[in-house]
Amino acid sequence: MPRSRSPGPGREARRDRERSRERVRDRDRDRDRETRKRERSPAGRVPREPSREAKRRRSHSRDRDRDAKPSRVRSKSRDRDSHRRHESRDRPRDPDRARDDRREKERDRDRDSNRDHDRSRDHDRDRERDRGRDRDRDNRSDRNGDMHASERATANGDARENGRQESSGTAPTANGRPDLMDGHGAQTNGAKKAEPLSLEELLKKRKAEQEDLAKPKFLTKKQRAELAIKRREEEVALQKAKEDELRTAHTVFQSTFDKEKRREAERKAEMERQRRVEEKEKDRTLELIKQQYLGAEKQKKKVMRPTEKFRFNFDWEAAEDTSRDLNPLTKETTEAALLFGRGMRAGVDRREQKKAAAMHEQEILRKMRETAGIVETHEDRARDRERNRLANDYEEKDNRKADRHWNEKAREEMTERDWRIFREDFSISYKGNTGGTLPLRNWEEANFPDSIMKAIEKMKYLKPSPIQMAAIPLGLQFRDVIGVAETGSGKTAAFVFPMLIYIMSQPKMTEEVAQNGPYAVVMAPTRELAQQIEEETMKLAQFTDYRMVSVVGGQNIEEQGFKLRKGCEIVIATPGRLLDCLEKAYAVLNQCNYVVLDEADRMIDMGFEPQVRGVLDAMPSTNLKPENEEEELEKDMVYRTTYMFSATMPAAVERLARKYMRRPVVVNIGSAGKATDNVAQEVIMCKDNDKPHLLEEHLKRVDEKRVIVFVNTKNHCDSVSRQLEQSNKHSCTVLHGGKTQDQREAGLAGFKEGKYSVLVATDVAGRGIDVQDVACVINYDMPHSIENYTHRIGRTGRAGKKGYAVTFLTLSDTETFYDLKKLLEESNAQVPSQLAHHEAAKTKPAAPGEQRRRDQIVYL
Ligand SMILES: Nc1ncnc2c1ncn2[C@@H]1O[C@H](COP(=O)(O)OP(=O)(O)OP(=O)(O)O)[C@@H](O)[C@H]1O
Repeated sequence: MPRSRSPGPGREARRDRERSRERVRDRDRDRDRETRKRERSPAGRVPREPSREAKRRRSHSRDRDRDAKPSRVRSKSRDRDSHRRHESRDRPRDPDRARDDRREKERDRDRDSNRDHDRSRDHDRDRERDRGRDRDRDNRSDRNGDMHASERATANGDARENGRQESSGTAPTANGRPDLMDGHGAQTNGAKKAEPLSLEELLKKRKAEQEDLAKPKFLTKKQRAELAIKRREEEVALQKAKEDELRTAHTVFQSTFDKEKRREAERKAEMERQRRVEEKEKDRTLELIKQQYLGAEKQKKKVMRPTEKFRFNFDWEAAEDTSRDLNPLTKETTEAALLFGRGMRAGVDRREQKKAAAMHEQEILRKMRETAGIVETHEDRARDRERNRLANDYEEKDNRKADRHWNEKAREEMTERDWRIFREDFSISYKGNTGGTLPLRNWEEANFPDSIMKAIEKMKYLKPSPIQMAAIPLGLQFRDVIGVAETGSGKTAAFVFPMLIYIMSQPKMTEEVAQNGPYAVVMAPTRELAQQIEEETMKLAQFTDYRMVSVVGGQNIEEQGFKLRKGCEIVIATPGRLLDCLEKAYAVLNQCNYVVLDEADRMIDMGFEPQVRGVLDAMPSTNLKPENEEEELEKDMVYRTTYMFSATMPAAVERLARKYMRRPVVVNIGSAGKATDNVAQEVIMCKDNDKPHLLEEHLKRVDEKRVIVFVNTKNHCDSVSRQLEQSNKHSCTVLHGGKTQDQREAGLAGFKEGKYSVLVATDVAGRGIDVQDVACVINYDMPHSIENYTHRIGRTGRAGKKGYAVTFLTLSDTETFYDLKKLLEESNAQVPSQLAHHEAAKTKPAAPGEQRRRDQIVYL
């Protein structure tokens, strides 16, 4: 919008404006004076709205008064007033006093009016000075041309504009709009309206403001210090916030980095392990192929020379030397002469010997002194006496120690020699680093909690069996153990007790915890054995509230799944059915850190290796202990403990052990694969058609006692049982894989309860089945492997009792002749001459590959 310019910007017009401004000021001043007079005269005081100018001036003077120091005169008069007010309030009114007061007031008023005069004179002087300054400015602007006069007026702001309007005779109308009274005014109302600032003016205004801001501002020292402190505080806060942010970012980064690093290390270790296993497998396969095509390398027979054969072998250890050669007194013992044969130990009077030795020693000492010219003093004699006393004490103590059996010693007193004798007494041997773990000598040394001790008492287990003595302490240390012990030696309890202790260290199995599955899994090759382990575990854990579920084939899988979902601490299963449950998501093993493979070799024999591997692979692999033996185990981490137990450990087990076990300790009781000494063995060479008659004869011999008759096939099993039933002399039941699960369970239960005296079974009942007081085992058919023979005859002579086993051997069983002959010889049993001299019994049948490996008894 184009700006209207003021018309005729001449000097005349400015002077007029100046004059009218002057007039307004004079008028205001008169009005003020009038007002003040009226305020001073009490009668004529009328409350009046002060004019705008007056208000402005008053507020100005008030500000000045506040800023400036209050004048001494004004403050004095104020003090006087307040003093007077107080006095008048406090005192009664007295006429003289009132007169004095009046006079005093008049004097004050005169003083105030003088002061006002002075002030108005000051104002006039100021005004005169302003006017002179305006005039100079006008002259300057005249010289520069009057073109920008109106612009300047607008730039100076609206307030100034208003003032000018007033001074140029423009009075506000009722509607608030100014009326034009200017003589020069050819303008309309609209032209005189306050117009918005132009862009240039705005820019100018902003520039002026910026310049104002840019001008240095004076600050006091205190303000500067405060500002500096404030600025510093802000800087510090900012710095701290930045540092915090950095630290948080770093922590987050570090933890992610650490996690990644750990995962990477685990992955690498796993890959390395896989690679090594694969490499070894490859080497082994290659070796086998070589053997198959090039023939196995024959082991050279070591020929022992007669000198070597009869040379006395001093394979003692220094600690085993029980003589006291280091004792100088016994070193120089004098010969037994006097009083020989007085009924002392070995005909030697030890006291006489000692006396003679002491006298001899004294004599030698005396002679030595004499030759050296030393005179024996009283102190020397006392010293000798003391030395003799100490020597006697030492000897007495030493004798006491050496005389005692390990049985009479406290655990702390047991020496390495005692432990060695102890291990020999129970045929305990270890392979692998036990880490200094010592066996148990009695239940008290196990430090079991009450719940377990009560069960032990109730089961009447007076002392631990050798496998329990050796394996339980290792289990309590959560070491991986391969336990090989004869049949019926209590292997079940050897793995159940440490398992219960492990479960006790875990959180209670709530519904929420149960979502991650059981804490421990026991796998067994047959349903009957799994159920028997369940029963045994229930008995041993009867004083705890742990739940066990058996997951075996032949039963409703949904029902088993339901029981698993309800939660249990221990699952006892056959590998096939457990894998089924895992695949169908009836079970999970996310927190299973305790695994037992009972009769591990049999599981592999029966072809369950893939299922066993499947189940083991379903457990978290992160809980496996590190392969490297030197690597430290983390304290807070729960590692997987793997137990493998059997009476026999063929080579096939080695593969499984290598993959899933870490630094296992092999505990052997007796020699691996050896039949128990509690069973008297008899082998009868016969023909197939002699067998029924022989069976009848032997059953007659054992009378009504329990007997298990083992045969090799299901059909044969049924025919033998039919034969026995026809004779009507024996109550008989059958157990083989062709029967339904219910029939199997009913048959075995009937045999255990004594309903049947004869159980005719295949190898299904060959392992682990524990029936009290089986008097005899009859091998109607010789099994195909020596391990099965050992396990079969182990159904009798259990838990320290005596048993009897008889085997009907025919000439078609040559595959086992060699092993059987060896086993009979080892057990000091009679070997029939036909077997002893048979060709097949002289050399081990060399079968290549798997068969041969399986037959080997290996020590890991
Ligand atoms: N310390 C003990 N004292 C007395 N009896 C025991 C002891 N430990 C276990 N038994 C009993 O010995 C019997 C055989 O135990 P178990 O079945 O555990 O032997 P095993 O070694 O597993 O036999 P197998 O090799 O045939 O499976 C059981 O009846 C069991 O109750």
